[in-house]
Amino acid sequence: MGFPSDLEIASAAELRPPAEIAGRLGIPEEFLEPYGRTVAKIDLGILTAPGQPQEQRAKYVVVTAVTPTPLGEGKTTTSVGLADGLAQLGKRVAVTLRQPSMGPTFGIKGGAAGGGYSQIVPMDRLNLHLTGDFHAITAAHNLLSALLDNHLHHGNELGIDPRNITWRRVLDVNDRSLRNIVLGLGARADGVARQTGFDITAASEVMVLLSLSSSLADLSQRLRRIVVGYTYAGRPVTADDLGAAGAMAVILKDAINPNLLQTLEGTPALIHCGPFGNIATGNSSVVADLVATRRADIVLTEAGFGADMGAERFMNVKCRVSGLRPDAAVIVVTVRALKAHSGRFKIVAGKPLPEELLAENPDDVRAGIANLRKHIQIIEGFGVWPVVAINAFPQDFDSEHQVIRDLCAELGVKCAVSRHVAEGGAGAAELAQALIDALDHPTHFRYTYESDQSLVSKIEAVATKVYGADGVDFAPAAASALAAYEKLGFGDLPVVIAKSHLSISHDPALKGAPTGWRLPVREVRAAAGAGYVYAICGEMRTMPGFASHPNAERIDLVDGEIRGLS
Ligand SMILES: Nc1ncnc2c1ncn2[C@@H]1O[C@H](COP(=O)(O)OP(=O)(O)O)[C@@H](O)[C@H]1O
Ligand SMILES: O=COP(=O)(O)O
Ligand SMILES: [Mg+2]
Repeated sequence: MGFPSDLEIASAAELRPPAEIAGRLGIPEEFLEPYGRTVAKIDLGILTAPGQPQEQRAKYVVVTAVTPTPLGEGKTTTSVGLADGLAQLGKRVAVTLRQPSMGPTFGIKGGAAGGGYSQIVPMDRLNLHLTGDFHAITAAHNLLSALLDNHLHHGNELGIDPRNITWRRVLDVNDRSLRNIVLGLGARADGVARQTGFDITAASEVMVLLSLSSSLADLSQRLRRIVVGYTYAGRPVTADDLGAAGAMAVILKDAINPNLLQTLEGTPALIHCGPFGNIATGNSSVVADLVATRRADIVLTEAGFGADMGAERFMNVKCRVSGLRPDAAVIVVTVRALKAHSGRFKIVAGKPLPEELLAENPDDVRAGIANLRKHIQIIEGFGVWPVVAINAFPQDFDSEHQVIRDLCAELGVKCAVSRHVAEGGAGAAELAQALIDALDHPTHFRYTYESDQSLVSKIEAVATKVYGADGVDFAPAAASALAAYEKLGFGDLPVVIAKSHLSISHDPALKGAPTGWRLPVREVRAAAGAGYVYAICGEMRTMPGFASHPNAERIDLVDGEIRGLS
């Protein structure tokens, strides 16, 4: 009998009651709202209640990775396994992660509960509805969409230019057919006809806004600031102008409370929000980290995709909002990713790995190691200590791991092989100790740019200092939009660069550590509610599509039991 499936391992797990898990972080039961027998929400009142800790006490660690293959290199699994490894060393640990989108769950990549003996449980609830937060975000987002079109239908008093509406609709599914739609067809009573479309819920500004909100009051203020489009005179139209923000806040009132789950070994896991890491910030919520860092010794939080993506947003956007400062960054690397960065192999999700990639070949690892070196530089650029985690796969060879260890030794960076998927927390013992050692070092955290810099200079700073680009080429429409945003008072906002996550550059074909290139910005948009301006580079999908045979075809309910969920 082979290695059990993730679902088999998760289904066999004995889960502990939420009150026991909360107790491991000193969270009183009075702040828990049970959602079933194994999940609870943590009441946000805990952040301000008398007698509850108000300051960061934990060492704060972001888990990032090298530039991934389409399969993902193991940040979620490593976050979970490392948390369990630290707990086994006697540390009071919490791991904070995003809630998975049902898009990838029914798509190709599958769920995001981790894998093997490093999983968040209950994994089925995690990968499906959890406590309904995604549904609430979808409802709030689409209420605003409906109120916007209702305003147009009833005479458009605000003078909204129907050709300059930036707000779309969302749904938590991969449905390419919804990318471009025409609504308002039919009779006069059926609304005003115009073209728009759907994004996936993980790409909703409401998702990011919720993840960056630090209180209900902050949430309400951010909702009011959402810009849905512009008038014929070019003035931004907000959710407040449409009177939508209050009702949206009511829909989201419970969703702002973080969800308490657990790892297979009973380590507390705060799961909250789920913005994608390419077109959005790719990090879990600020409030979950505020709760966790006031109670744990060490908090691990995952940032999506590679360090140029989720970790950059974590440092420059999320930390700027939370006021928390990271002490270390775990950079997850795999042999398969570095071999892919040699440029010799193409890895396709849903297809078997190329046979030659599975053969022992340290030279192929060496040929792609520049990508790891660059990600170490990216993390050091924030004044944060890197720790390299070699996420060991069954097909790896020691000689290939040695190539990675040699680079880390050359750079004076701590490195450990971790076998947490196969062995759970015990498999992460070497990595846990390496992180504990790294946390003894003082850090000198710094942003890539300051808030008072211009939007252009912020984008140029990320492109050149983080990505290593020679410069940025702004399309005329992007340049004029940035000038307009400065005039509209958005100039002090941080920036997010929406680009391919499959390369440090914007071009997914450029592997390793690309040099001699410039970042082309074709469009910019203002997420004024969430509080950032984003630059779109290259083709960005905000509504993914299914592959020809997605996971959904292999997921079933047999005698009341779920099958095929991974
Ligand atoms: N060491 C490993 N051995 C086997 N499968 C792994 C290992 N690490 C990760 N995986 C699998 O690879 C996929 C991506 O892992 P995940 O942790 O979600 O990556 P990321 O968070 O970086 O996208 C998941 O299906 C996971 O179960
Ligand atoms: O947003 C992306 O997250 P992962 O890197 O965990 O897939
Ligand atoms: Mg992940």
